[in-house]
Amino acid sequence: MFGTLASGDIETARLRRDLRIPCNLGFSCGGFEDLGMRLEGENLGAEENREVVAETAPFQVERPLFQQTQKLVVGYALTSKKKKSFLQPKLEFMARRKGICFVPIDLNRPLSEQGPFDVVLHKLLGKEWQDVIEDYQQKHPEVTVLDPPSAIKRIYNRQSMLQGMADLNLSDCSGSIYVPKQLVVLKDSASSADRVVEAGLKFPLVAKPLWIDGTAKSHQLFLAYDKRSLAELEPPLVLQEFVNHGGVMFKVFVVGDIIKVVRRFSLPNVSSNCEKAKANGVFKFPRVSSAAASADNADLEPSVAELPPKPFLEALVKELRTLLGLRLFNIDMIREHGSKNVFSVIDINYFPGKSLYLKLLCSLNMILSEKQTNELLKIPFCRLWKDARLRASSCRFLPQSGASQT
Ligand SMILES: O=P(O)(O)O[C@H]1[C@H](O)[C@@H](OP(=O)(O)O)[C@H](OP(=O)(O)O)[C@@H](OP(=O)(O)O)[C@H]1O
Ligand SMILES: Nc1ncnc2c1ncn2[C@@H]1O[C@H](COP(=O)(O)OP(=O)(O)O)[C@@H](O)[C@H]1O
Repeated sequence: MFGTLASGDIETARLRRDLRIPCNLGFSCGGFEDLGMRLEGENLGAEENREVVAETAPFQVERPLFQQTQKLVVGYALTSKKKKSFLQPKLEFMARRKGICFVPIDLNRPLSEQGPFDVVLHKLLGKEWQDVIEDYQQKHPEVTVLDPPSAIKRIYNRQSMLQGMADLNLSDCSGSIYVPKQLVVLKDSASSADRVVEAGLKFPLVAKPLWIDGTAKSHQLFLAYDKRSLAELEPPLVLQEFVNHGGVMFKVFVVGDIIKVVRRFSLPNVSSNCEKAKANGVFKFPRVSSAAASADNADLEPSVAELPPKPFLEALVKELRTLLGLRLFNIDMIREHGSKNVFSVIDINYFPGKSLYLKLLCSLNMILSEKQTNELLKIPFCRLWKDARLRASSCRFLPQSGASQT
């Protein structure tokens, strides 16, 4: 009996190996856990292309027990902006080659009547969608929803977004993380001046809309230099201490276990802007750190440009994934000017920017692999055994026929 089970285990392990599937197959969180932490630096375009070419290989393996090609069906519900930037023909083509098929979700029909989906990928705004997806997730726990709506909701509010950061376990790491001091103003900005003083916040302050709702207005930020200027701001908002950081910020993209960090230009240290801003009361500033503001190839002072240490980022991301319950996000962080590795997290975004998309495909690839393995593991044991014997006999490991199983 023991011998029989061991043979089955060996066979299963062999199948996994043939399919290039990792052994630790936790299925609960949708397949991101077994990728192994990988961290990548800049020069992303070319690197992404190289990586995707390499990633297509696992789909060309032989599947001796599995004649039918498995597909991963990804239902998507995205804003039109996101759909346009994400579902590029090149990405769809690569996905198809990997056996991943993207299917649009019809928002006018009940979600449970659509599919079946293996994964639901979504970035849509509004309470109505949140209720739909929450209800769907409860009824279909077998579907991987990227990401859970409650987790996304948390980072669409700039107050709850950064809560819990102070408790992250980063004691053994080569860097430290802070959140700039901040205060929430729900109404009456003028009277917030006293609260700012009481809370010990130092000017200048960055004023950010409390809610991030995908609109340009929710990304309209201001610098407020004195108490008087606070009256000009429109609540609800968050007032956050400005941290000098030498004009460079780090965007840390996360897809499951994959980490990618890039440099972007940011606001310069405040001393150089001070007089101009004061003259205007508040200084309304544009989106300074967008994708177009890459600083990856800029000639920068090393103390400013040096990327955060890898072990630090790995530990931070691990902790944040648990804290936030998200798999697709990015962290915006800045290095306190003059410090070695003291960082502030200033923003977290859900399912951001283009540089994540091909990585996401690789992770969907892993979910597909897991799906295949789980299907294989469902195959009755007697069938596995029969197949193992057939192959073993052809390799002369076992007698051709008539041998007992015990
Ligand atoms: O806030 P910052 O740090 O600038 O990050 C932004 C936001 O996450 C945007 O999402 P939203 O506008 O929903 O808040 C996102 O747009 P999409 O997710 O719609 O693409 C941008 O991606 P890119 O547009 O790819 O840069 C990303 O760079
Ligand atoms: N506390 C801060 N100290 C210094 N600069 C900041 C701070 N908060 C934001 N910034 C600057 O403003 C930019 C946008 O801020 P962010 O919080 O990411 O808003 P958004 O989500 O609208 O992009 C950052 O990239 C950075 O340049």
